[in-house]
Amino acid sequence: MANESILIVDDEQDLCTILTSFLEKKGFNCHACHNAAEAVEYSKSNHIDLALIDLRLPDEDGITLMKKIKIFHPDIAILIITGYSDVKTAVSAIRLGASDYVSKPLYTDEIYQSVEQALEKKKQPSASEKKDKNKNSPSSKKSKSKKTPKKTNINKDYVLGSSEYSKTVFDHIKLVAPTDLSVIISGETGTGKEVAARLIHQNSKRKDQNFVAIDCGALPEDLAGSELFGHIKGAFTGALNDKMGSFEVADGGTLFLDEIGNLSYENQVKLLRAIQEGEIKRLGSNDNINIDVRIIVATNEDLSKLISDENFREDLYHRLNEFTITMAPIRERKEDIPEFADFFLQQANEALNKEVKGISNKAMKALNRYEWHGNLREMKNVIKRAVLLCNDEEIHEKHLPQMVVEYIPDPPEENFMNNLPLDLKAAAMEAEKSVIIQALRKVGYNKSKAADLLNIDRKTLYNKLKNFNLATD
Ligand SMILES: Nc1ncnc2c1ncn2[C@@H]1O[C@H](COP(=O)(O)OP(=O)(O)OP(=O)(O)O)[C@@H](O)[C@H]1O
Repeated sequence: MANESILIVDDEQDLCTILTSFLEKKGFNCHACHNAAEAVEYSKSNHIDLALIDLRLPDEDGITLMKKIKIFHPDIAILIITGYSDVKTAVSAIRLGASDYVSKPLYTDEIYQSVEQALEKKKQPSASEKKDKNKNSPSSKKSKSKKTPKKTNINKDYVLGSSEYSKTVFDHIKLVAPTDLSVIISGETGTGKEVAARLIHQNSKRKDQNFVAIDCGALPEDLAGSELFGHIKGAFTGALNDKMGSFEVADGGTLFLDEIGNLSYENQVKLLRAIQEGEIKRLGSNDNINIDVRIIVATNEDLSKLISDENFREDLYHRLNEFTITMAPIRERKEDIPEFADFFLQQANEALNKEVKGISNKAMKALNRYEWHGNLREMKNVIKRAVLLCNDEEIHEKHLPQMVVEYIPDPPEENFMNNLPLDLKAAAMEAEKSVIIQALRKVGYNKSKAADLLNIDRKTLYNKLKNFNLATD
């Protein structure tokens, strides 16, 4: 039976009551706060294993609160609660250290599963703990090659994607994997950069050694140096023991540095030295430690822009840029959607112990039309929720979020005014259409709310949507 402590932070009192009572029945100790200030006070003096935080709180946003709570509880698991139209922000919360997000309306089974998964992930020892343990165990003198590799069933973990684009990407992965070249993988969030990095490692001669993934975006700046290079006892206040850094843990294997653009200038210098000279120094020590690590980095920023703004060192960029892979957003490789959707459906069936057989044509059309700004991560979550809600043979539109079913592609923003037709009536219609689309997006495609916002009645909105060919039903 679970005994972990959960902090719930949401201004909706009813929701807190429901979640508290449900999670306490599952054996958790729960405490609810209704705003950020209360939550910070509570977290200063109470033990918390996991926090469920609403993205929108009356006094502060959920991400800022997450960062504050992490100061008192660095290892805490965080689940962000979001409205569907906030998914983009929720996805960036993951980059900043949240374990996952759950979107409203909330379903208790889904919450329970996400809570269990986040706590499970938190319990797994970090790579450095594993390596430290190996070091101290009686078998630590065994040569590295005798270490049991982590078993991964590649075909179960990923799909290739059937678009020409994806095929080329995987050809490039196969090409670069056996070499020792450093690789930059760029692409929007959720496009599969980490999956690609793991594939490179698994297909390299280093595959039996560690693959260590570090998210530079989630690392507080003052901890980043110690996380990467380790420290010796007394190096700084709080350094109570010697600690191995990721470079040492990854020795012989691959170090994956996600969100490399977030690394401080000082750590960029140390990283360059480590790559060029094959040695590092733990913080507080003068001893050089030889390391043999392959570096793969990922970024969703334009590194050349960071260089011209003097936020990223050009010499480091050139050292890293021995091979580049770009993961295109899903909306630019829509042929991949059915294959990924089916893969995530099977994954969700397995995780939720369900037997949903497929996705109806209409639902698949909606998946194809939607633009997936959170890319594969967002699609995986949408399909998992649809499987959870589905008691039919197939996923139908009713199982998908309204935002996905009723999605209308982005209106052209650039030079909108300049591109309006010179016929006044036609121009007015274009402008009206654009405002309607913006209103619908703002309220997550809820037509009643959009009509309110536009100051018209629901029926007028329906008629306008029909006239503009925007109606989906
Ligand atoms: N080829 C693939 N096959 C199956 N699942 C995939 C594939 N690529 C990505 N995914 C899934 O999509 C989600 C996002 O992938 P991943 O973490 O690799 O993206 P990312 O680009 O590194 O994201 P971020 O920039 O936010 O760190 C993960 O749950 C991953 O398992």
